[in-house]
Amino acid sequence: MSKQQLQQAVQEQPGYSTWLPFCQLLPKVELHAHLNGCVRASTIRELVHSQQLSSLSEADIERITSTGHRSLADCFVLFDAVHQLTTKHDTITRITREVIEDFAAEQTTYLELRTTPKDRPEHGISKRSYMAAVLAGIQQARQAQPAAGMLVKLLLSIDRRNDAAAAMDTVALAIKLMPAGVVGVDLSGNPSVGSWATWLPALQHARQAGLKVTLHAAEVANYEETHAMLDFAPERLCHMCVLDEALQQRLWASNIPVELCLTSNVKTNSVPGYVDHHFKQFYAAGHPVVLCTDDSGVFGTTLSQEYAIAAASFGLEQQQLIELAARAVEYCFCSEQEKQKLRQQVLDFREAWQQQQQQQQQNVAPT
Ligand SMILES: CNc1ncnc2c1ncn2[C@@H]1O[C@H](COP(=O)(O)O)[C@@H](O)[C@H]1O
Ligand SMILES: [Zn+2]
Repeated sequence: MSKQQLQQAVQEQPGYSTWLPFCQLLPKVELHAHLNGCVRASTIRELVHSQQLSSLSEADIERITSTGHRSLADCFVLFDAVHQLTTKHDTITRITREVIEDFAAEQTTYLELRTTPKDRPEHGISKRSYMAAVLAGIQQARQAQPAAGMLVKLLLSIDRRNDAAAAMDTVALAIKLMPAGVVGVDLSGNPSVGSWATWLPALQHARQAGLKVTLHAAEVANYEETHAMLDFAPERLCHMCVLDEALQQRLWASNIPVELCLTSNVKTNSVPGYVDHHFKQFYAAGHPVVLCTDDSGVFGTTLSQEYAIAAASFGLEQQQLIELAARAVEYCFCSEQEKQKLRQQVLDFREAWQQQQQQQQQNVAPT
């Protein structure tokens, strides 16, 4: 995080900075990170200069690398600009490795990275070769610390711009790549585009093949679609920002875990501010939630930062943050055996933390 970003975060949440060191040590799972939204600003600058993209002006570059507030519509223009830079297999491999390294550097024990396989014949890229490049990046990251100990799984995203055939093709690829670590599919992209009926057959096919499904839902008001998504009953949902009373009741009755991305929602103005975020309501109702980053590059955040902001905004204690991290493990799409290892990592942390608390109490207790 740059000094300017840090100052902004501290200003927005006065208690935030005191929480960050604890949150950086906490073993966390990241379940909602879009590959091309997580590209480092330094890498974007380097790619712009090395590719000499005349179509991108300095103002465009500034816009891409700035992490301030922007409308959701602007975000999708921005993603297309980032996609202009990630047009080589080597680059796709590189950004995958870097994103994994960045998460691993802040005690992320498990990363479910999602990306949209792309057919880009003008650049010699097919959906299959795109995914081969992503897998090469995962392989590279595994070979060195700090990422060597982190478990990485993949979700393939269906873009809402996709037609039924393209969605089905992505699912076919996801099925083929299950042995390589693909555990599910995601529906994402501009929430104002497309209609649910288009992707439903592909999502049903994914489910039949044993893939898990997570859906970007209610990022903007679309009650009819959100009801249809709840009818489908995916294993997880993302965002759920704009619900009416009926949807809220249905969601809570469903007990479907929701991936919540505080900074993403605040910076796209999907919610008015951190303290107003529906995390508070969901958490108070005991609904399963998991804190995630969404697009760490585009929104200038980290997973530790999201936990710290949640602590500062909603008055969570350290014990509650550990609990939040522990429960998140239960919503991962990996195997039970893999979850067992992740649970143990949180338990070990809790034990060390409890010992430290006891020592502190002994030190202040009168003799
Ligand atoms: C901010 N909220 C959001 N809402 C919906 N979709 C989003 C998103 N943030 C990212 N994406 C989806 O992820 C793609 C970039 O990563 P990949 O090219 O797949 O690696 C975007 O083009 C969009 O489809
Ligand atoms: Zn997302």
